Amino acid sequence: MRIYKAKDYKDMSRKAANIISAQVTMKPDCTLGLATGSTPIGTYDQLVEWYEKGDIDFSEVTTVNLDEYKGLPRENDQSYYYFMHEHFFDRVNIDVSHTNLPDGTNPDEDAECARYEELIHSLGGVDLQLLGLGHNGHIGFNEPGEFFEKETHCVQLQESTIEANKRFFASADEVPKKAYTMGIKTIMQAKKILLLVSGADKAEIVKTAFFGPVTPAVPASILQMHSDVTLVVDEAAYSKIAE
Ligand SMILES: N[C@@H]1[C@@H](O)[C@H](O)[C@@H](COP(=O)(O)O)O[C@@H]1O
Repeated sequence: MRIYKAKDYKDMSRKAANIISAQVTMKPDCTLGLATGSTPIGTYDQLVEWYEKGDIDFSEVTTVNLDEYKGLPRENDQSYYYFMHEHFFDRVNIDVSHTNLPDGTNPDEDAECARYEELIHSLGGVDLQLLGLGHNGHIGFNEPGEFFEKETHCVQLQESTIEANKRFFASADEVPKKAYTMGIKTIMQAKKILLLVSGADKAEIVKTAFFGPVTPAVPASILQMHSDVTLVVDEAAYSKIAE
């Protein structure tokens, strides 16, 4: 695991955008695995800024997102579909027909998971997967458990995740209780992984996940086994490592 320490959120975002930009420059028709959450917003903003300056071209890029809430229609402003359009797709020259997310409105869980997994394989896999980190060590919506869930599946969200995400909804009751997410194997099959972590509230989980044992109780810990992971972490999130 390569670890880049960033000064703060802005610095982390710029470093991450640089890595994505290098990927797109080296392979213009690459497949990017994308993530939502507050962590990658600054990275998307930076990429948009460079796009507006003419420094990066997304016209040949394909994207697959990690996850989506089950039951939220695309036009709901908390759906990840809406998030991706708002923060990235509608601001750059990406071909929207080349952007993909699990379909949260498909009530048939087995069919939706099979469709999404198949789609990722048909694209020849993910060249660079962007990831954030949940406070309990989740990646995508792979929650802590007794084993690593392998492929795209439908999850029951944990209380702590609902709690963390309720700030985006009117109340915790409105946060969907289920989500579709790529599985650990799907994520681990990405050729490269770029993981971003920011903030003192993530310091403990950074230590546990990347400097502790590999266990499904901390899903992100599996990333220690991937051969090409870059962790970009700001000082606040790295503060427990020095202890
Ligand atoms: N499904 C998403 C994850 O993909 C994200 O990485 C995580 C952290 O979010 P944040 O970046 O807002 O801390 O939470 C959500 O539950």
